Amino acid sequence: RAMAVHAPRRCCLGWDFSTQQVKVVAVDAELNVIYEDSVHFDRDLPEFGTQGGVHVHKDGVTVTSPVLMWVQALDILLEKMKASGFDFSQVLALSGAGQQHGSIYWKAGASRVLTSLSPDLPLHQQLQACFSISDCPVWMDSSTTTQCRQLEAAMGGAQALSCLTGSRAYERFTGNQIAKIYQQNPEAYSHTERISLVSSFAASLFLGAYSPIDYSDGSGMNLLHIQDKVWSQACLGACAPHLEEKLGPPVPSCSVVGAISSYHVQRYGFPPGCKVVAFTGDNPASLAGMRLEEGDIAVSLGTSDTLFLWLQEPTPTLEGHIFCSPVDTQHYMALLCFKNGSLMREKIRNESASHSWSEFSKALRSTEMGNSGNLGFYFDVMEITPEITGRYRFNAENQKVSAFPKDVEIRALIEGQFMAKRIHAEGLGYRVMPKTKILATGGASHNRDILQVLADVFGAPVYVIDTANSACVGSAYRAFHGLAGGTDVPFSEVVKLAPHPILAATPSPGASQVYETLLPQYAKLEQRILSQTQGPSE
Ligand SMILES: O=C(CO)[C@@H](O)[C@H](O)CF
Repeated sequence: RAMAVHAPRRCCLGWDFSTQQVKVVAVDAELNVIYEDSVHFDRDLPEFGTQGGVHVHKDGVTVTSPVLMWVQALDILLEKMKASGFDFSQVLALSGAGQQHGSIYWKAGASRVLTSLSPDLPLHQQLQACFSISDCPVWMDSSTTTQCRQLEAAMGGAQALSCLTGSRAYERFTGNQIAKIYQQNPEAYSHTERISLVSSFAASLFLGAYSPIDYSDGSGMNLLHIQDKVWSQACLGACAPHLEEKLGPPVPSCSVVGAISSYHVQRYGFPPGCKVVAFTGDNPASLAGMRLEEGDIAVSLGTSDTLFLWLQEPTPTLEGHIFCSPVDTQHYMALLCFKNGSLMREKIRNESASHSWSEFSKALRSTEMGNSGNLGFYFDVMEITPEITGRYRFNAENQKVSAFPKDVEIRALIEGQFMAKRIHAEGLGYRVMPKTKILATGGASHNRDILQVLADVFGAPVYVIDTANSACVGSAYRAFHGLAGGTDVPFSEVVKLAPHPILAATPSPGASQVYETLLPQYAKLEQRILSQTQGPSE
């Protein structure tokens, strides 16, 4: 048969400007991925000398990425798509994601260049002189502790700042980064006409104008009042002068921010009517890609474990981060990070299951739910949630013991890790609902016995999903959402055709009774350890 020629297919593009690469997927109207490609900073742009896409400075705490590397990576990726014969004329809309918290500083006059790009030249050649800061701070930076303390002091303390902006002050959060640049490089700050996040910067490259910051990624700055969805004047003033005019007004994440620039129409053949939907942070975009719904939780079981929560009524605390939802302007999402994730599971596997996952699984299958009341806390590195380090074991009488039998130790680790997740999620206002689904991803999500414990502790079914492209795919879904009318159309409606996650485990009979008793005991012991170890001051 003659080679089947792919009939042109209407699609949306989803971009991800992440720490290590720029990635793109094309998704058709049936929500199938029909194209994907990427450019890796270290491999494809070695002249910038990054490692993992960043430069870690000699002080060990300052971490930046060269903005022109991001621009040039987009040039290369668009050229790769063109060379592969990708039909840009079929693109109805595009959206995207960026690593959260990073900031880009556009120099006075840059907007004139952005709006009059010549289609005969690549972007990076034309934007060479458009940035007042060439090495942009990114989320791995932790050089702004002073600015964090100043902001919390100005706002009445960490808890007050968390209630207003969804997080206490964190070094990587953009307001503190802007404050540092204003304090240490006032010249560059005064020559800055616009400050973008990585997400809104990337959108600007497609728009051919400054794209606004969306509510969801804007929630990662310690500057946005997350209930009212406006910049907090007090936070702005505490960070740097004339900041509001450099940020511009924030917009709902599903907003159509404009049509693609004529630069892309003429150079690549995008249709003039191709819509640009506001870009957002990589984690909010992943939540959209996982199609998290009210009451659901996504658990990413990686080096550190990350929890994605859907919250209707958030109760901001001193741990975790609450962001405006990227798919529902009335609701919120939260991130909770547990540093002792797979590295801790591998250590206990090596010590108590002779380096074997099948031994590890056998131990889980040969011990009962609730582990006969034995509880364990395993934090070989300083834990983030909560701030504890060390290992602590307690028997059914709440007495401290120095060791457990091997299979008890294994169940104590896994039950403890998942009980901690449920307790701290509920601390942020999360509640398990009858329709709750748990979406599991990451390495440990391939171990069915570990997922069984997850289902038992939460009393909810566990599904496994592949999230390799979740930020890109979520961005393409959000492009369809913006195209369909955004806030007036439920996101779940727009994405109902997408492939469904696979059911991996359902709660064992009697599970909720067991953990109803054990969860408060675990919480009490955690508080007891915290009070005894006096974690680093707040
Ligand atoms: O800092 C983070 C979230 O708060 C990271 O997950 C970055 O978004 C990674 F790019």
